[in-house]
Amino acid sequence: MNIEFTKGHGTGNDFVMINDFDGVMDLSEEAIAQICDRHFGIGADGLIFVTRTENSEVAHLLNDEPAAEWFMDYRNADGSKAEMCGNGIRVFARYLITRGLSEIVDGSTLPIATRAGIKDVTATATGFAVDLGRWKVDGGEFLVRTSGLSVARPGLGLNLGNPHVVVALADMAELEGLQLHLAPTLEPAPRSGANVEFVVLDDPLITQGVASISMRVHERGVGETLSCGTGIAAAALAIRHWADNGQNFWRVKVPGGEVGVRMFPTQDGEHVAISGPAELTFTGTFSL
Ligand SMILES: N[C@@H](CCC[C@H](N)C(=O)O)C(=O)O
Repeated sequence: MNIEFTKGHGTGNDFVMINDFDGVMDLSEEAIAQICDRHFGIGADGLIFVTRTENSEVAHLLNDEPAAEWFMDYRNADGSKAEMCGNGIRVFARYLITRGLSEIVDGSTLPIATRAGIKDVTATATGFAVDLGRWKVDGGEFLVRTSGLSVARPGLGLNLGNPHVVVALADMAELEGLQLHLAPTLEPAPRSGANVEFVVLDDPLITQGVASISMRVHERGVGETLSCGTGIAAAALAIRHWADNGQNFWRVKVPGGEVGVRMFPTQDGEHVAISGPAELTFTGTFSL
């Protein structure tokens, strides 16, 4: 069977996208892992099936938002399912619009269904902004050990639809010295695993009202990636939590670029949004 795909990325976090409008494509975890393998496959941090929400496991979300026509069926590079992907959803929006499957007219919002609920995407001058919705501290504090750090460090658990643990480091030398191809270990071990972000405050921390931090990440089901959108939001939220400084505008520098973070009040509690680029790079065909 020949399968067409499109490759895209958001700040270097890259994805293979495959049309599965009817939700019938039944690729095993092994097949997905092979497609995402950078030596034996196409190579990507994740695979996204483009599926009509009505034909998906989250069809019930249409009761709340009938306009959420498309479901981002996100899989990590090891084939496991994930609830949400902050970079992936911007690339997904770019794909839908480029292919004429959807549109964002004059500042309107494009609702996209995910396993973490409906997420609203808007167009910006340089890409897309995504309202990740409500967030929460999740699991409290963890002890984090990772190659390149001699002693365990405390990490804060946060849920952005998917699980994260954020660790603050002293300086860039510590951040650059991490060997994140090896998975950090967490104590206690979260039941469903977690993405682990390591962050350093930039100097000066705040310029023109925007606070700046640098981050590297080890993603659950993937390994080190050049960027993680939900992790970027988690990083800014964790630093604000520790600093207790009410800072609501952030710029997060990752190896693949920069992503903005904004926290804002809504009727159903505080939301967090990210904004950044999303690009399609090439298309092709493969057979399994
Ligand atoms: N890269 C993503 C997160 C993808 C899912 C993650 N690895 C998980 O298992 O939760 C992002 O940009 O948010």
